[in-house]
Amino acid sequence: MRVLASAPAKIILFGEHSVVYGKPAIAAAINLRTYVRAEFNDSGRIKIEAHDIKTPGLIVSFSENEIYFESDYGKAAEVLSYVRQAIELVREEADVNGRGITVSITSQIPVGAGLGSSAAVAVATIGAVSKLLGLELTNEEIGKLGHRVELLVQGASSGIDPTVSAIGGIIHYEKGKFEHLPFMELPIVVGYTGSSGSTKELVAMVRRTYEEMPEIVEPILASMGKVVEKARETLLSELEEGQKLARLGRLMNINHGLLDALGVSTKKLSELVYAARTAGALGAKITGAGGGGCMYALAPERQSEVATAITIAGGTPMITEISREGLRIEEVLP
Ligand SMILES: Nc1ncnc2c1ncn2[C@@H]1O[C@H](COP(=O)(O)OP(=O)(O)O)[C@@H](O)[C@H]1O
Ligand SMILES: C[C@@](O)(CCOP(=O)(O)O)CC(=O)O
Ligand SMILES: [Mg+2]
Repeated sequence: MRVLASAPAKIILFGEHSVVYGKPAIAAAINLRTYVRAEFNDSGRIKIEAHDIKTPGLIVSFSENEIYFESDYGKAAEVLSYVRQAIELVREEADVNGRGITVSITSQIPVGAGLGSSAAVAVATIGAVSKLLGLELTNEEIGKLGHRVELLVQGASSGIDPTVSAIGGIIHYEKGKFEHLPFMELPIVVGYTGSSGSTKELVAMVRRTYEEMPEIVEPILASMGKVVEKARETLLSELEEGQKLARLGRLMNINHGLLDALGVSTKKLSELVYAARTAGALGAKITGAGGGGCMYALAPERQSEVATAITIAGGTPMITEISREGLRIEEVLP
């Protein structure tokens, strides 16, 4: 039997980092996907083929406590830890051991770019392997297992990324609970700096600043939470579309400033943010952990101008759409 599953990337519209401290946040799934194929093999081992990780042709196998490198690349085991933890959690749930499984991954999502590649790879792996092992899990349950994977690998995770990747659409999320917000096509442009940031390290960096200066950092996080509540109110309001987007844009700019205050922006990210605003975007901010990676801009009727401005500023623009669908089982072959 062979199963192919896919899960989407996401944008954090508002509230990254503060969401780790229990404040609310809003995220949307987007139409870039990670595909995971799972099938049984006769070797009795778990074999992971990660085609997009920067160590080309890397194949790592492990069974029980042993890891087999079929090509020997330095950080391979660490890089594959989301996939490995995802497989192990499902095997625990299914209470099966012994049968070899091969997992093969291809992805459209840039890695370490704030678009939730870690959550998408965890969710798609859990989706494919659980189906292979005959477990009937809902997408919501798979999102919760994806959260456990992020917690195991990163040490800290709010769970918003695996949740939105599993269920799709636009969600408001707070302390493990989510609410779907009405679906709307947002005129967004994503700008990729070309460099990456590690979520684990950036979340730890914010934690250190918080512990050192709680009296300064706590009000910043609280303000971010208020920005999110204002954005939710705006999305749910009866305001006319143009006014709604203008308000959201202003809130994005405030949110970006607060993220900059936390120290997670970079020169390049801020250059792309200002280039987008100058080209007519209503708002622009980081998405995800920062330290490199991506920003996004809200640019009704100005998407191509903003994309050009991002290119001139040295970034790579991506005009993406919100994805209604989360985790998807693409095919099951006998
Ligand atoms: N296609 C993939 N195959 C295997 N692992 C992946 C893949 N995409 C992402 N990952 C894992 O996710 C990590 C990046 O996660 P993270 O630092 O949270 O950044 P982001 O989620 O913003 O991309 C990678 O280092 C790798 O461990
Ligand atoms: C910084 C954070 O809020 C989002 C991280 O997103 P990403 O891994 O950079 O795509 C962390 C979290 O919510 O767990
Ligand atoms: Mg991540």
